[in-house]
Amino acid sequence: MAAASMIRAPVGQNPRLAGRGGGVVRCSLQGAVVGGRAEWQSSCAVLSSKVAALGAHTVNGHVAPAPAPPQHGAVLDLVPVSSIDGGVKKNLPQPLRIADLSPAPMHGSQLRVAYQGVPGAYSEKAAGKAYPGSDAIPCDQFEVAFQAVELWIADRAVLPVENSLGGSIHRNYDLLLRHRLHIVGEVQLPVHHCLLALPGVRKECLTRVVSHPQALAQCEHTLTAMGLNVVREAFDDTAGAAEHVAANGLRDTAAIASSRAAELYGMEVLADGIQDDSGNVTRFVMLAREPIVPRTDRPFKTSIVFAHDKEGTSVLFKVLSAFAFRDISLTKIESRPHRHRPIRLVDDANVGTAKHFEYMFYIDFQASMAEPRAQNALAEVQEYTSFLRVLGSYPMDMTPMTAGSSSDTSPSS
Ligand SMILES: O=C(O)C(=O)C[C@]1(C(=O)O)C=C[C@@H](O)C=C1
Repeated sequence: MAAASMIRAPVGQNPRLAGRGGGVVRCSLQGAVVGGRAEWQSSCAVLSSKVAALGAHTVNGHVAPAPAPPQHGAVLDLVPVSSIDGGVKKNLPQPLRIADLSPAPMHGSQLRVAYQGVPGAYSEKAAGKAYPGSDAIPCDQFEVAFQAVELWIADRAVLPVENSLGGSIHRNYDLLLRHRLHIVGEVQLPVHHCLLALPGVRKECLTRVVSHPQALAQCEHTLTAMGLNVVREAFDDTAGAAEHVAANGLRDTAAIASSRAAELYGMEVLADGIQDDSGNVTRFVMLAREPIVPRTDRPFKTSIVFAHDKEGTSVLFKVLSAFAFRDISLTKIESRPHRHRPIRLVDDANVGTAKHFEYMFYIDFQASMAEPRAQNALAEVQEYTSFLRVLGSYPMDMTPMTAGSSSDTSPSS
């Protein structure tokens, strides 16, 4: 991130606590789902008997107890943003920082949904689509949004995982593994970018464009085609970039953000719809402390992550065939470096030592864990892998993909 990045969270405090049902659970897959909710939670939490080394949520070698909803504690201080000259709306809630993550008091019945960014960010809109009528809680980092849910400050988090142009948001894949939250739903949001500048600024005056790296990537060709010979600079979120331009009165800088950000921060729209593809869509996942009970009465998706330590035995092929033989479609496969063992050294007497990279594999497949074919596929996958965790089994977002359909409601969990 550039120096102008909005991250303000002090590093160090990391009150990791395992969510209820998020501990290390030894269980067999077969038949695990047909029982009650408690059984499902156990089977969904962690499936591998070899996972302990990967779990960050341990205290003295034991799984940390599930945090109870706090009764007392510091009130979450949603301080209004200090007033900014130049037409910026006042009293916007400030992003949550790590320092704010002390236990929250019990709150009313309104669902509180954490997202990364400031008001006007696409993630805020996704939170509203996932949970209409909820309170959106801005957080300054993805990590903070995870912790806000773990510490009962928020009830859910809505975080981006992939974009149709920019690809995967790797940070959130890594965080899904490090934390014990469950995926309980997904929302797909059409992302319609605007080029924003201070009132009166013309395109010819611009020397810099600031935005979230994904947004910059999604508009790369259009910016060039517009003849904008400008430096690109990364910010933590699109709306934060717009707020920065407005707050500092930068007349040589534009931001790529939503039209709502223009409205909130008193900016003008210089160009509308500057994403390289009109069908630009970001997929967000909804996270909760508890998994939902999988069903079969509507299309479900299941997300898993696994690793293997077997050498040269086509493990990935075998895993994929466990789904193919059962006619289960995969919708996504992603690999990330294995955090605890990124490299495997293989001695070779003739040519020295070979270094193999080790990966964690993330797969989304189109079936519910309530279906025997999904249970059987995972039982087979477990045989080939050294670590397997179900991140969640949840309803697919089936809302029609038309631009502007982002305010459609989807069933929330
Ligand atoms: O910066 C924002 O507004 C965000 O919500 C983040 C984010 C992302 O992480 O991909 C979300 C949707 C768009 O793809 C661009 C940025």
